[in-house]
Amino acid sequence: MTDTVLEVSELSKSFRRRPVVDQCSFSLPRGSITALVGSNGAGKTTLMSMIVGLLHADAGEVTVLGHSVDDRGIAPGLSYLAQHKPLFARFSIAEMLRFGRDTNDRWDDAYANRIVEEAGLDQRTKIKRLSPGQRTRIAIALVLGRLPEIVLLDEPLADLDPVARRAVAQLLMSDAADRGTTIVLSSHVLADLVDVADRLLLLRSGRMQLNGNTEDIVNEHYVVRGTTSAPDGEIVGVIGGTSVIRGPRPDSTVLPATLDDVVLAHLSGVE
Ligand SMILES: Nc1ncnc2c1ncn2[C@@H]1O[C@H](COP(=O)(O)OP(=O)(O)OP(=O)(O)O)[C@@H](O)[C@H]1O
Repeated sequence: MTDTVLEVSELSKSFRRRPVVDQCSFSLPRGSITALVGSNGAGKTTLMSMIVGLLHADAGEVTVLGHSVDDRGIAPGLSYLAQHKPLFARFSIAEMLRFGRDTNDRWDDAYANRIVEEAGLDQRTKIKRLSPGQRTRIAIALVLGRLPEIVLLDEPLADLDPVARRAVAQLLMSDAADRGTTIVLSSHVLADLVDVADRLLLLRSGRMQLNGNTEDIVNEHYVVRGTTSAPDGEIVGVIGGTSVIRGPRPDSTVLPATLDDVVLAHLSGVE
């Protein structure tokens, strides 16, 4: 039986009567890594904020580790890293890690220190002297040092150079594989997450367009040149004169889709 650790049901939120998250539902199994993808303004941060209990939903329900989430703060067992990566600028890295140790009941000092060391950072350096990418590494050390069961990271890889991005991706994948941590990472760029995630949630204008295992999602689509017809399925988007169709691939002469095709098509839609 699948061990579901996060369940989101019909979650909705409007700002000034404009739906920003619209009846979103999904559930995540323990140990999975999910890419939450959507264009700028699609509702990713709003969705995450409701899941972690920092924003009150207009409707719907979130269940984290079997407990219903309300707006009284972050559920035990869940760690959240906001897009602006909150750290104390005047602290040194060592002081920041000590703060993590002193303010969390569950804390693995050796693990947090190892993450910082692997980033090649001197613990005496002040946070304000770090580059955005280096701050990300410290913020991730603080998040994983708490040994959470579920981690939500809002655009964690955006500031990282390719080498650092790979290192952080490896770190997250090891954490999920070794500790069974369930991880959700948001990005507006699929390429950032494609090698890391085994599941995909795609938000478009607040609606959940795709939800599932990446391999299954890819296999549910195929591509054909032109835009005229979709014999077995529905055209979900057209990219550079090629239609991406959701439906069973008619035969082996028809090209399979890539994950890139599928995401781009769903994000651009059919005019
Ligand atoms: N507190 C708020 N009041 C009014 N509108 C808001 C508020 N928070 C978010 N919005 C609007 O809701 C929409 C979704 O914002 P959100 O930050 O969730 O998107 P996002 O997918 O995380 O975008 P990005 O990739 O740019 O971070 C945007 O149009 C934004 O302007």
